[in-house]
Formats: sequence, C-alpha cells, structure tokens
Amino acid sequence: MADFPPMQNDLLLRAARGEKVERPPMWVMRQAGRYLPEYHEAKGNRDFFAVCRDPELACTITLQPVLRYRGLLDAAIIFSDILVIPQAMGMTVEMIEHKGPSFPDPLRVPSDLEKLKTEVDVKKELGYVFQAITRTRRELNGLVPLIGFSGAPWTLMSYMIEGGGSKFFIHAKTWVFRYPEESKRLLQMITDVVVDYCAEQVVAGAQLIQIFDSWAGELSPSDFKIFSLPYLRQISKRLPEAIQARGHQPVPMTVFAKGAWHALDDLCDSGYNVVGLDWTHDPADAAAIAKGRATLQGNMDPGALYGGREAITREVERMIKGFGGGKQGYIVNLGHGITPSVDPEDMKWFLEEVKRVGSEENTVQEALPVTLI
Ligand SMILES: Cc1c2[nH]c(c1CCC(=O)O)Cc1[nH]c(c(CCC(=O)O)c1C)Cc1[nH]c(c(CCC(=O)O)c1C)Cc1[nH]c(c(C)c1CCC(=O)O)C2
Repeated sequence: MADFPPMQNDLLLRAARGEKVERPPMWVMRQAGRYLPEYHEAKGNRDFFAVCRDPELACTITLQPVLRYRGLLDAAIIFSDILVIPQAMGMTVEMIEHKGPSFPDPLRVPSDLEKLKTEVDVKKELGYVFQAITRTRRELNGLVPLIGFSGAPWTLMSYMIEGGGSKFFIHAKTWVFRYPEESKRLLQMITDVVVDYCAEQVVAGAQLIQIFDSWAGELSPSDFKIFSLPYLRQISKRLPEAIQARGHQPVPMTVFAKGAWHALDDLCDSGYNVVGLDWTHDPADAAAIAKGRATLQGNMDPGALYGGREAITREVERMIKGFGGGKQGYIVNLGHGITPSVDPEDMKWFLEEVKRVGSEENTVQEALPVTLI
C-alpha cells in the first residue's frame, strides 16, 4: 500500500463524513480548467486527451488552482475527463476545440453493443489516470485531499449513443423508449467498469470519489428511477466492497445528479455520503428534505461569478446561511462547473467570501433561542 504524507487539511473528508467542522470546506467543479491562464500555458496546443494521458501534465494542471488559491481551496480534483470510460470500452472520443467531445462512431442501434469490449482491464486502459493520481497525491504533500471521479452510467450512456453534447437527445431517448432492455444492458456494462475504475482510483490515492450524472435532468422522474438511480445505488454499494477487496479502506462518495431536483429525497438514501446540488435547489428547502441524512454540496449559480463582487458576496451569504451556516453536513461548491470566461480574480473573491462567511460564529442554528432547540 502506498505511503502518503499526512494530511494538513482534512476538512473536506470530515465534512463528507458528517462531522462538525470549523467552517465548511470549499472546492469548485472544473476548478482546473480553461478560466485559468496557466491551464492554457501548460496545455499549449496539445490535444485534450493527450494531456489527460500525461500523468506529469495532469498533475501540474490539477495543482494549478490549489496553488493559485492556496489557503482557500480545501480539495484538489484530478484533471481528467468522464469520457475516458467510453474510450476504455473501445470507443474513439475526440475533443474538438470550441465544440466539445465528439464520437465519430457512436452506438446507434442495439447491435452496436457488440463493438464494445466485454472485459475491460481498467489498469491497462486507464493506468495513466492512476499514475496521475498517485503522483498528485504525493505532490500535494497533504495540503488538501485529492478527489477522484467518474461519469455516472446514464450520462456516459447518453454520450456513447448521442456521440457528443446534445439538445434533444434524440438518439439516447430512442434507446430509452424503444430499446429499454438493451439500454439496461449497456448501463450495466458501464456500471461494472465504473466500479473497477473508481476502486483503482482509491488504490492509487484518491480520497473521495464523485460520480457526475450531468445529464440526469434529461430523464423524467419515473425514468430517472429506472435508468439512473439503480445504477448509482449499485455503485455506492459495490464500490466500498471493491475497495476492501483490494485491501484498502473505503472513502466517502459523492453523487451529483444535475437537474434531478425531484430525486433529492431518494438520493439522500442512495448510499452516498454527499449529495451535490445544482443551483435550482433552494438551500433551506434542500436541507429540510435531506434532514441530515447526507452532507449537501453546492450550489451557487456559476453565473453569479459574472455579477461582480457585490453580487458574489450577496449570493455567498444567501447560500451559506440557507445551509444553516455550514458547520455540519455541508460542502461549498458551485451548482455546476466554473465556466471558461470567469475572471480568476472573481473566483478568488468568491473563495475569500466563502471563507469569511463560513467562519462566522453565528450560524442560523446557533442563533435560535435555546428553548427552540
Ligand atoms: C459532462 C462532463 C465532461 N467532463 C466532465 C463532465 C462532468 C462535469 C460536468 O457536468 O461539467 C468532468 C470533468 N472534465 C474535466 C474535469 C477536471 C477536473 C476539474 O473539475 O477541475 C472534470 C471533473 C476537465 C475538462 N474537460 C473538458 C475541458 C476543456 C478542454 C479544453 O478545451 O481545454 C476540461 C478542462 C472538455 C469537456 N469534457 C466534457 C465536455 C462536455 C467538455 C467540453 C465542454 C466543456 O468544457 O464544458 C465532458
């Protein structure tokens, strides 16, 4: 077992486990990316997936926001992409500048499932991710915990069928409604790979795993229960077992099902320590539904970062107070990834304001008259 440096800041891990903390930990989805000039400098004109496959470069880029916002960010998230799983399953994925991911040969009919590998050796196909994780965990030297991640089965299935981003999800919806059994077969194939992939990330040094179901909101509430939730549950049940089978300790797990506001109650009982929220949730309403069953993570509208300092301060205060001050069961994040045109100084202001407001003594709960508690 790898021997990593002791942690200097484990706020994220304690909050994820539901412990009381001095202030809510904070990190930002897509914190390593295009809004940072140093990202463009490190990437140069290399292909996006070539950068993902270079552990040294992936490590450098992962550390960039943590070093720039030193003392503010409480976690690093490994620089990679959710689409490395379709690649490991035998599909070609290209990242096209200013357009996004593109699959030249997507799955269009059920017989296309035969094109996928039946057995995926994640160590062989995705070894570069594990190397990047181990290297980054060492380089971090205990500064903050390192988050590993995977796409959720439904989101990955959608990409594999659509062949890229989509407006109407014509192809993915055709599968859901015309080929439900074959859809479930594909979801199961992906789930099996996700479990192995995440377990190996933990073996390599990841200290928390987040599952991104970025397209969960495309499913109706009843279809979410059929085509997404069962597989998310399978992951949260099987992943700790898979980690233990490899002789390691399970780590906290986060589920982020964007757009699935209707499923919050179910997600709080789905075996994850943390439930990520997008900005369409009202913080106090979400906390009332969660009732302490899971730590909540989120959820400022990423667009508020375009609003200037006053707007950022207002939104940070509203968010943290809405989550009851955040000293238990809460992790600060945006409601989705930070966008490429955000000014890094505005991101800094956001983080500083979170630290200020999150460190305040008077949380909503503490301010309640003693007789009410
Ligand atoms: C849906 C999804 C993808 N990738 C990811 C998701 C889930 C999160 C979400 O919903 O936003 C996850 C992801 N992608 C990336 C990370 C790195 C770690 C981090 O969060 O800092 C993470 C966690 C790097 C990236 N992934 C990508 C970039 C930009 C690549 C570039 O042009 O340099 C980065 C830094 C490319 C990517 N990758 C993907 C898309 C749609 C795109 C293009 C459009 C976009 O950037 O939003 C698929």
